[in-house]
Amino acid sequence: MPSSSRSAKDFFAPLAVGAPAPVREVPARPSRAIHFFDPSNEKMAAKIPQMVGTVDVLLGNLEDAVKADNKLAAREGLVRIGRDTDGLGGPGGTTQLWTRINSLDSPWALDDLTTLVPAIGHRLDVIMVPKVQGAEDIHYVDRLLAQLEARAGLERPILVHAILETARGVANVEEICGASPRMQGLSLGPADLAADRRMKTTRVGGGHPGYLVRQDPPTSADGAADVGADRTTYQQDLWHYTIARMVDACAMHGIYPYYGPFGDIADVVACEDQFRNAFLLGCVGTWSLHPKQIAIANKVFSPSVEDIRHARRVVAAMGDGTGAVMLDGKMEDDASLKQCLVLVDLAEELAAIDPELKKQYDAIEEG
Ligand SMILES: CC(C)(COP(=O)(O)OP(=O)(O)OC[C@H]1O[C@@H](n2cnc3c(N)ncnc32)[C@H](O)[C@@H]1OP(=O)(O)O)[C@@H](O)C(=O)NCCC(=O)NCCSC(=O)C[C@](C)(O)C(=O)O
Ligand SMILES: [Mg+2]
Repeated sequence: MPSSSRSAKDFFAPLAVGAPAPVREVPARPSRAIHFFDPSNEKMAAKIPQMVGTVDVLLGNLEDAVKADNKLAAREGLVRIGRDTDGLGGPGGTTQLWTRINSLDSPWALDDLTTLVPAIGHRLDVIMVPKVQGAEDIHYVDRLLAQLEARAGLERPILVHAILETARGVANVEEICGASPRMQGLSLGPADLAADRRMKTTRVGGGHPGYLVRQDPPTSADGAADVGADRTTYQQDLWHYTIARMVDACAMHGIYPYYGPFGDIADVVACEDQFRNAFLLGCVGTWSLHPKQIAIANKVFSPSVEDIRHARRVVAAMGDGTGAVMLDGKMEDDASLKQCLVLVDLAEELAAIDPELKKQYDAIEEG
């Protein structure tokens, strides 16, 4: 039962006469990297046509990181890119086209939607809404999009993705995910969320050396603890709780969780670690802020050849999928098979759009 004020029978009804029918299931399109660009930045915008086919999603960002003076230029730049770039967005696009509109309380959000939907709505796959606080924000966008889609004669609904970047948004995460059949997924907004929660960090995503646990102190023969001794510390993940909540809320509603931005562009190693934590916990992708983060995201969010080799062996060994077998000294059963099928299915989806990956998965020997 969707956590919405609409009854179950109305949940999938279009919200405006003439609007396209809402989707019953969110398509599982690969979206390992959602690559952000500022459409008002001419150097960045010039690179977009050649990036089509090299990244799963290109996202024209209109919100934070675009100067207030450039908001109009960014919106117009995105319209031009959406109109003129071959292979970008829409059902036949090789790379999806997303946008992040300005926040709903800003002076720009309404014009973002009323401009983009008629101009490039047929190309826009997903609209990311920042700073979503609760289901009411999704309901507002949902109805407005239906009206604009009806007027533009669009044949397919534009999906909506919410960024969790306020404490209220996190507290309402389940109702946000279930607020509309348009909901495609969630991303973490670690910088705004940290500020809203009054966390004491100053970074965009990633860990903090002060957030740690320390090994117990050694004790002397008389049992006294030597708290001054050298002890190993282990840095902890500040984002574990939020990502885990997002993953559960998304899985419950059949939509997709994503990590978000990693602002230390130079630290490609920690970036990969943070992305991998999210992948292992259940996220399907992340953001890329700089071209060099695309390769990191594509690598991390594609199952490794070793994982697929193992997963296929378990599937083969399990025969009809029931019971328990021993493989390499480990017990495999109905539930470990299900985990392996998650990986095998993901590999198939990715191989369908990534020829290099397909080659690697095809080369895996049986047995
Ligand atoms: C980090 C920056 C300033 C470094 O920009 P740079 O120019 O210093 O980097 P560079 O290494 O010198 O750039 C090399 C080349 O790549 C180009 N380039 C560089 N970046 C891109 C790009 N993204 N897409 C396409 N091209 C790009 C750049 O123009 C340059 O071209 P050139 O060789 O012709 O001179 C720059 O990469 C950038 O502005 N990235 C996007 C930042 C962004 O979108 N931030 C908002 C998302 S994070 C967020 O909002 C938080 C959140 C969720 O809301 C919350 O946690 O609360
Ligand atoms: Mg933000």
